[in-house]
Amino acid sequence: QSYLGNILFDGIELLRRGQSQMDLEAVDDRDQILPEYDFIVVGAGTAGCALAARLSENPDWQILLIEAGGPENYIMDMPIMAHYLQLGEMNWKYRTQPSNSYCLAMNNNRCNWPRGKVMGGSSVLNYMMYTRANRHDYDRWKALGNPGWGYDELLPYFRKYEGSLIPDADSGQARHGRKGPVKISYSAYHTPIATAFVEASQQAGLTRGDYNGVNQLGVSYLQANIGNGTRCSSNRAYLYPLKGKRQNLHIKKKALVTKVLIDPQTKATYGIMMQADGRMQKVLARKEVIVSAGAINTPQLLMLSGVGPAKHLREVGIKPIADLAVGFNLQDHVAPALTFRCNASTLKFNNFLNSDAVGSFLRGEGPLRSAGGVEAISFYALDAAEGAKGWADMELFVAGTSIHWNQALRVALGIRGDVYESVFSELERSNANAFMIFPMILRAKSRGRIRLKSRNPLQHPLIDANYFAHPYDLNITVRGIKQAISLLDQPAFRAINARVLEKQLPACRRYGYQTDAYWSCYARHFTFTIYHYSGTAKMGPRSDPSAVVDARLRVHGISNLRVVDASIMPYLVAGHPNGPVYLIAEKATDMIKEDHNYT
Ligand SMILES: Cc1cc2nc3c(=O)[nH]c(=O)nc-3n(C[C@H](O)[C@H](O)[C@H](O)COP(=O)(O)OP(=O)(O)OC[C@H]3O[C@@H](n4cnc5c(N)ncnc54)[C@H](O)[C@@H]3O)c2cc1C
Repeated sequence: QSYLGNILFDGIELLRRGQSQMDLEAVDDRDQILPEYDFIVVGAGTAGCALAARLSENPDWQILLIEAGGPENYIMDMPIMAHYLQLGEMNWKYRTQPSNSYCLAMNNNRCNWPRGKVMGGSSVLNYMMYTRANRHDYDRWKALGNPGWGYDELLPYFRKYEGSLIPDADSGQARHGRKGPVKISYSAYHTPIATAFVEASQQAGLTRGDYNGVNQLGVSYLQANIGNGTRCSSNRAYLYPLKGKRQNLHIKKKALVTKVLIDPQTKATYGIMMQADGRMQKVLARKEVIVSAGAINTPQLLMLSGVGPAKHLREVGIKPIADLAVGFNLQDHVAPALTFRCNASTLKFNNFLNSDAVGSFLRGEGPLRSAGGVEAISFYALDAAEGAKGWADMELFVAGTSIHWNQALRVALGIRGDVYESVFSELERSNANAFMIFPMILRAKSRGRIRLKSRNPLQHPLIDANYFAHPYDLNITVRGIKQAISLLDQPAFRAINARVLEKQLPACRRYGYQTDAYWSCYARHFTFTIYHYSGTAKMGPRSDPSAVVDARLRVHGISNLRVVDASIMPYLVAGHPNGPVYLIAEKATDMIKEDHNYT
């Protein structure tokens, strides 16, 4: 077959597969929205798709799932596409407020905070890194006065959603679920960097194992939400299989919920307002409204509806119905990525968006199957006391590529032109091989806040990330950076001549290269979010003034209203939260079914 023939063949095959995937996407029930449903779920993200699928298992309940974004497609689900998606309309494109102490290398000292605006929500934009996090994370939630949330009680819910294809997963008490909808597998593609990272970590004393099993500490190739070489989003996992099978589940896309309707006297929730098809529409809820709009939009929507800090609501002209700490307790994970030169070949994004790569993708191979370039991961307890508990406080993960090979990543991160020029341009000019290690703080102590800018639902809320406000956060980040660099002493990294990029950040040069002060300055500049915003509608008992929802995820003081998404986490878990959000949705569904006598 000629080269041209191959291109045509692959192009046709890609279109055919894309079309067959589109056929799985749920239809938009725009013409048959009823005036009233039993449950209205706001937001078809990680949590919302899972909830809608599980609640509609009861054929007697009518469910409406409302999503601000449009359909997911096959190109979005090529694992390598992760950062390109941030440039499109399927991203809400939030930005943090300008700061003098973090995000300093970014345009206007503001970090980009992407969020999925598409069926599947942020599970379509994410890097598919799958972690359960640590048992102590959940035991701590429970100890705060949240019965039912201890790790041992939650294990059945992990197994319920997991469709793990990891061959060497832990088989003991913490074993993976094998039959659930959310696929988990090792990536089918690795660069030599991944192998060097895993080996160097072992040479430095880490054990190789299943970080989603009994022992979180150790190193492993990445477990990713990928099934059959394709991103397994919440939409694909939970809704694709239901297409045409659930008459009681209606889905409304491209519809923005602007308000949850709550009677100010009785404090009972009775419906929502949404902007769709060019007009405002009211839909009523017989039983409950469930807000699953994610940790930025959920607090925004609650506040627009009169649920939030009374003083702040009055400032923007909203009459408070319940005075609750909505928008506080904002948490995230940051990781100031380090760039390393090396002699081994790395992922060159600019080179592989071509027909050869597409062809190998279609055959189940090649770099387009890589989880956005992320390849392997390790967990450390840098504090000895945490080590004794086996509770990680630092994660390193490696991407077998560098920013200079991937202009989309530079744009997605919002790195300033002059900073890029001084640090990365020489790499670009010399076509150098380079990779990145991200030292990710796992249990930050700083807390940010989401506030309304105005009562206009179309205006983005204000995001104060407040990174590094607590000295612990910068301190452990610097220790993580040094931990990553120490791996270079190991034979596996020596063999590929891995070395720290010698170009310094001009603004930090005065601190002396590779001193603690230099790395602190570096972290304040390259403050890369790992996109784990959470905690803004905290779960906790009524006696806790910072709690917004109770342990059954009902909003305090308001009836028929729940929050089910990453917002409810009292403490962000020590890992990547997408899996834990499925867990929250699965547990929430069971509680809702129980509360309405359907078991
Ligand atoms: C770029 C990126 C990379 C990430 N990488 C990873 C990773 O590798 N591993 C990991 O575990 N986690 C990762 N995460 C985090 C993870 O994806 C999120 O924690 C998780 O998806 C949150 O789920 P959620 O249900 O709380 O919110 P979302 O999934 O964000 O869902 C919220 C949904 O609600 C919709 N919505 C919001 N407001 C409204 C409204 N008013 N009306 C109608 N619809 C509305 C949104 O459009 C969206 O679809 C990443 C996130 C991002 C953005």
